Amino acid sequence: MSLNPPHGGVLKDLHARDAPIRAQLLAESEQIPDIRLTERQLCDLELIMNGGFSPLEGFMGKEDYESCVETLRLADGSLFPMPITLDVSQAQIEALKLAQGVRVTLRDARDESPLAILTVSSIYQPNKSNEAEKVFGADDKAHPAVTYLHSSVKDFYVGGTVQAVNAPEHYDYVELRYTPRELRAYFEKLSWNRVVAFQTRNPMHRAHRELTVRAARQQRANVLVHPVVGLTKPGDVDHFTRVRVYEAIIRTYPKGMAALALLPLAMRMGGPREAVWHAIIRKNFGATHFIVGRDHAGPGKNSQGKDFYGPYDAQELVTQFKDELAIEMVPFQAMSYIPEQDIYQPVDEIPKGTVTADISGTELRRRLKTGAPIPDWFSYEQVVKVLRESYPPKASQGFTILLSGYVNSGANAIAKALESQFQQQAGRSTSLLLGDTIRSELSAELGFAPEERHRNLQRVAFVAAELSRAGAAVIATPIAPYDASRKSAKAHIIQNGGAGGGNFFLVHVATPLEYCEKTDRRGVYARARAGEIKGFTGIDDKYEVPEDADLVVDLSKQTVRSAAHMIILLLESAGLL
Ligand SMILES: Nc1ncnc2c1ncn2[C@@H]1O[C@H](COP(=O)(O)OS(=O)(=O)O)[C@@H](OP(=O)(O)O)[C@H]1O
Repeated sequence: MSLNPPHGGVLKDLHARDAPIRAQLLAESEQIPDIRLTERQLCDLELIMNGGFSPLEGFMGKEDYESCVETLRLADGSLFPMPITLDVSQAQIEALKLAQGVRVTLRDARDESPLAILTVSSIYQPNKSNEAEKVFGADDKAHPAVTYLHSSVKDFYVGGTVQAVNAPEHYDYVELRYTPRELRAYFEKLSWNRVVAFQTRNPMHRAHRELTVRAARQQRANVLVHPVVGLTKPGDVDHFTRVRVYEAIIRTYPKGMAALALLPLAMRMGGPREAVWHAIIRKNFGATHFIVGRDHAGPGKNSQGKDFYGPYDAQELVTQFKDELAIEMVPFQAMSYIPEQDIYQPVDEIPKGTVTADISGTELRRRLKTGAPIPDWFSYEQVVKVLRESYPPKASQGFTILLSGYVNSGANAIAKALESQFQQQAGRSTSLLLGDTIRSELSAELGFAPEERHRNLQRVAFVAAELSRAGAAVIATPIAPYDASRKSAKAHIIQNGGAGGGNFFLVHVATPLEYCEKTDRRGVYARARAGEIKGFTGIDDKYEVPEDADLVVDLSKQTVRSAAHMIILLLESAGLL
């Protein structure tokens, strides 16, 4: 028996097909108008060109699109359940003079390199709500692909075949990225003619390893771990971390049983339709079997709080197209651990009343956050090590403390006291972003108009987020007088200041203005009163008292030491110290 033939019988390897005229295509690509691809379009094009989406040879034209949306088939009747479309705006159509027969270069937006030439066959306006209803089951923005459709996809689709010029460049895990042709050759070299493929977008633990080994045993097959490294569900563990996990787990299989290859797919989280699409893709990569588990490619809950798809809808739809798919589905129920026997079993095979153990995704994240142990029955030491490196426990995460208050409020003194205290503890580096340092080193050209103060604080936030993501303790002391500016700085730091969300604390140094002014030995308040400094905070410019401070300190009532200590206690209670 030889490997599974591709969907439609022929592997549409456009690179091989177009190699003889590549030089000519490359020259032409520099002469004609171009479209710079979005991340999703780039993923789609890569798989169109290498044959992962066989029998497609380009982006869907109007007829194929409508047929796919309504019937899960291309216009010629072949099964292909997911619309693969190239969206453009009205402005692009006009600027590029797009029309039937026009040729355009599709470029990689990351490095401008020409990837393909598209010959336009049709330009059409999709009914996005209909596409959402039919393809994803509901026009509901709780579905990530529906949100994407309505907010990122441009208004028109351009269909047409493509000719391959270059494959997109990758600089990460190059050795693990196989095209269908390469993977087929690899299977042939190893004489693997029964291969069960496993799709995943999550880190793998013992249950996944047990499940795939069981599938291999059942089917007398080898295992292809084929994770998605293109676009997955927003909020997923990044693919850099996941691939390190897969590399660790692949070593736990009996030697020669399993292989790892990365798939640059842009997932849609389309449940049942997506499962059929995944099966077609794996068939194109040479697999003979495909595991479909519980809630395959599920997007989670809809806006009514219900699951978009039933847990086994995907298995049912794949079964429905069994004959045409010609890749055998290996259906799987969720696996549970039975402590008494130290084994994993599919839940439907576990007798009622048996004691089982599970660790949910939420519980796993909690344990990573707190550094609580993750038992050996759940995962492997090497896998846990990788996850802990990417999601360090609170005690080794970076954080930012923003001390906001009037000039001469004592924020700088508190910041320096904190710096000394942090430096006593090994492990974290400390960065002090004093208001005047920022002004002289980063914002020398900015004055004190509201917009300039805003920009100054956003620069502080940018630097603080970069530093805290790298694990530093950051203490920043700009006046930061405006609420909206503080809020956007906070949002930026939470979003960018660490893998699981950055740690941010706003401390209001609420030393009263009169006290700040009275103790001002440099005479800045006097100059502001005399009108020598205009728009001075507290004199003739506002200070908006934070309603959302995590802590309030006041140096007219307490010492620097006590204020610093309150901050230390705050950090300690957040698990950071
Ligand atoms: N108009 C006006 N308002 C407030 N402060 C002024 C102003 N003009 C100059 N300064 C001096 O600039 C320092 C405060 O700058 P900040 O960057 O912290 O202010 S802000 O957060 O952008 O509002 C602070 O200096 P230092 O006390 O040396 O840090 C102020 O004295």
